[in-house]
Amino acid sequence: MARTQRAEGGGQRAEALLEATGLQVRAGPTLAVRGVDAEFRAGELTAIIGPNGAGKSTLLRALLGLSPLDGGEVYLEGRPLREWSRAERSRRLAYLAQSEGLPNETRVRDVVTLGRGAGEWRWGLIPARPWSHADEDAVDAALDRTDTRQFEERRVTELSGGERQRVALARALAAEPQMLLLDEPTNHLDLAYALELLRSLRREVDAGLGAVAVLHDLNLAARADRLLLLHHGQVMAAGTAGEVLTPEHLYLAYGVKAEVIERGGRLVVVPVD
Ligand SMILES: Nc1ncnc2c1ncn2[C@@H]1O[C@H](COP(=O)(O)OP(=O)(O)OP(=O)(O)O)[C@@H](O)[C@H]1O
Repeated sequence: MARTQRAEGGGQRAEALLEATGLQVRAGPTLAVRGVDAEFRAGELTAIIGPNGAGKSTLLRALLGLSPLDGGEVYLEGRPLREWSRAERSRRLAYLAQSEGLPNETRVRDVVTLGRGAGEWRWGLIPARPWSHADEDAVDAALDRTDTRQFEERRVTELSGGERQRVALARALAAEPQMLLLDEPTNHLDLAYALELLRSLRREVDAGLGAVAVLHDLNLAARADRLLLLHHGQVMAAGTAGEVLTPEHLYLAYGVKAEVIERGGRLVVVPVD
């Protein structure tokens, strides 16, 4: 059953594409996500931040429908996620997992091709549905948008860590999802690659994609449109960088004294401990 649309009466922000209400999720014996309410929209980049063990990855997996819920609900386009078929879900939501495993001996172009029709492939590269020009175009566009076409003929083993991450992003984008959920996508990337990844994401978000990224680097997270600060499985703060990245929140969540300064129109977190 569809949920009643709430943003009536001139609300400027678009309706949430993905929404969690009262979400509770176990990870092993631990209640890792405790009563989380959150909304994620098309055309917005949301950063999920918080200390180690705060529940960020558990929340992300629950938003993708990959973990059973202990309570609450996740809605996709206003309808409970559990009512969507796996194929319908994977056409709308793409996931870039932590240390994304790519098939090592596979050509980059073929890896990106795998992003088309996730869950609809049989016997490796034989799609379970007819392959179309639209599929080919989506692969080309994903290679171009991530600047990976230059090595489309190379195998994954012949790429650096940063290049692999771009290929993983291309594979996710090839699915033409409405929302992309990324778990620590800048892990293991040097500063230049990390910024490049954020810039690629920004371009996609400006073109209408919704993106939710778990980020540890608060100065990268400050570039997001909205931030969600988790602590002990609960939302400690949610909103813009200015609303979330305050010395008080950082001290309460991380136990670190920090100054938050503005540089070039962006907030920068500087630990002063
Ligand atoms: N498979 C598991 N079995 C038992 N406990 C788990 C399991 N996975 C996670 N947990 C616990 O659940 C809590 C949340 O873990 P989660 O990985 O979601 O946190 P996180 O914020 O993503 O952490 P990090 O920043 O360290 O990646 C932690 O206390 C963790 O120890």
